[in-house]
Amino acid sequence: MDRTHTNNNYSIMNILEVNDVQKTFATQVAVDKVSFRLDQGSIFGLLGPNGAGKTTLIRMITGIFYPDAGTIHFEGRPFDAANDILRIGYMPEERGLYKKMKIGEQALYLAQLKGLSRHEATQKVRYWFNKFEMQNWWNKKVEDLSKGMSQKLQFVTTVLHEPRLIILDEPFSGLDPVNSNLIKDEIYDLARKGSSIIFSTHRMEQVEEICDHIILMNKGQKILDGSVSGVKQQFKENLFQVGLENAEPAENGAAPRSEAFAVVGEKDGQLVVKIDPGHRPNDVLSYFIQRGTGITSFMEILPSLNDIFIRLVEGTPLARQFQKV
Ligand SMILES: Nc1ncnc2c1ncn2[C@@H]1O[C@H](COP(=O)(O)OP(=O)(O)OP(=O)(O)O)[C@@H](O)[C@H]1O
Repeated sequence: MDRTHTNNNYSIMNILEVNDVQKTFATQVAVDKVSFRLDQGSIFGLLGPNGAGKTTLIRMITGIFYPDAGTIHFEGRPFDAANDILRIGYMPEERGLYKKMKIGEQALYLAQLKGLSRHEATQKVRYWFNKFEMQNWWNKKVEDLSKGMSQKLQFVTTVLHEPRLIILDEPFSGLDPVNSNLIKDEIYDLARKGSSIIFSTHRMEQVEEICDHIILMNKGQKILDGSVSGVKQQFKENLFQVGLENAEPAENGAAPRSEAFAVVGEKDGQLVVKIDPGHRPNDVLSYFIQRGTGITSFMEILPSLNDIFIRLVEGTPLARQFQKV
């Protein structure tokens, strides 16, 4: 267990440690010896196609299922569902609100289930309803809310007891851009205050923007684990985007030719070049400088998580990757 010494208190850095967990349903291995660690304050992306095993993994972390094998440690101790669940907030994909119950009463009830007194619950619910401009909803029923509104309510009931671990399954589905940003800002804020967040989604661009660390699952197995920037570096393909002063970058109508690089496409009116092994970005710059061509910009193109995902999960041929840059 990693610990750091701050202000005479030990704070646990490694909030969750999952080791070789496994779950099988009949003959279907849903989660196959998956391990990962989650640091305090981290926003962690759990990715994978349909049926990859994400929900099963989350259900083991939240004590809904016992693993068939492997261990889960929460805050440095073996996970104890009965006690630790009060320190976890889980917003599942199938939302679990009572349709006929009034919204204010429901939020109070759920907060008390998470261990808050009636007084604390009232304070927290009022604080969050105020913050999210939901004050007028108090006496409405869930069935009277739009999808986006019930999504906001679900988020509030997941986080208002200030859990140390927050698990959000597709938290932005059904939200308009304004409300998505509202929730996004709260996710950053909760992480800044020390909560750790597991964020499960199929939306790669959201993961790229929000998460600092990801794991990718496929067919029950973990096939990728790392920081977002580290994973992008791992899968980069020596592609660079070159802006040239001359609107017609080709020499005499032909694409530039060099031993150091090949032109593999165009993006935003600029050349996309792939540098050959053994050569450096400087070789590309030298090529154009020697020919008197002004360079207006030079930027490395890193693969998006979506590109990496497709490459790993569906085995898309490399040629198609280049078409997409
Ligand atoms: N209760 C269950 N009984 C039998 N099989 C199950 C059960 N839960 C999950 N599975 C199977 O385990 C595998 C993993 O399912 P899981 O729901 O964990 O995937 P997922 O990554 O969450 O998928 P999705 O993105 O579609 O929600 C699937 O093959 C699924 O059919």
